[in-house]
Amino acid sequence: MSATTNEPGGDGWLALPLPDADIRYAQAWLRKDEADAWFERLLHDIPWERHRLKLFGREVDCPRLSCWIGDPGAAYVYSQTRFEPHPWTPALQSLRERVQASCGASFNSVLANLYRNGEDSMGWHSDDEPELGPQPVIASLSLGVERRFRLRRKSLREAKAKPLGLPLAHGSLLYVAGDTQSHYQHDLPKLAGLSGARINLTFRFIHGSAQRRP
Ligand SMILES: O=C(O)CCC(=O)C(=O)O
Ligand SMILES: [Fe+2]
Repeated sequence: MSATTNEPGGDGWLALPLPDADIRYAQAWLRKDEADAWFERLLHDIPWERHRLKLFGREVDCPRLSCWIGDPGAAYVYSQTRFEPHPWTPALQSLRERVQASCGASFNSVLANLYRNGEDSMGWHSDDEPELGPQPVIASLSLGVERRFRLRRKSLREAKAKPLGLPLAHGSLLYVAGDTQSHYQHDLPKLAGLSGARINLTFRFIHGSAQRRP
C-alpha cells in the first residue's frame, strides 16, 4: 500500500505550514446536512465503551467514550491493553470507502471517540504505535461541536510550550501523514462550560504481525 499515490490536494484542502509534518485540512469535507445525519447515526449505532488507561501503575477511566472498529485481526494495543475490533456496520463501511477515496490510502480500522461535553478530552500523545508503521496515514473526521485540536513539537522546548491550535469543524476531515507522528504530539483539551458532544473517527491502517518486518 502506498500512501503517497493520490494524496489529498486541490480544492477544499488546506496544507498546514508545519515543518517536518504533512497535515491537510478539509473544513467542509461533508455538507452540513450529511454531517448532521452522520452525527446522529453514529451516536446511536456505535457501541460506545469506556476504555481504561494504565497510568503510573494505576488503572483509570479514559475521559471519553470510545470504540475500536475494524477488519478481523486488526487488533489495536493501547496503554498495554489489546482491543479486538468490533465489525464494520454497513454505514461505517461506506464512510470508510469515501474517506479512502479522498485520501488515496487504505484503512482497515477506525478508532471512534465520543467527547460527551467539555469535560471529556484526550491527553498529549503521538499515534506512533509500532503496528501503525513508520509513517502512519491517519484520516480524522470530526462531527458535532467544534473542539480545539492542538499540535506541539516533541523536541523543542519553546515549541512545546506554545502549541498550535486548530479548531476542528463539524464535517471536517484532517489528513495526517509523513513524519508528523515522529515529530509532533497532539491533544484535545477540556473546554470549561461546553455542553455539546463531539464524535471523532480516526481511520488507520494496522499492520498485522504477519506483515510486520523484524
Ligand atoms: O479527537 C480528536 O480529534 C483526536 C483523536 C486522537 O488523537 C486519536 O484518536 O488518536
Ligand atoms: Fe491521536
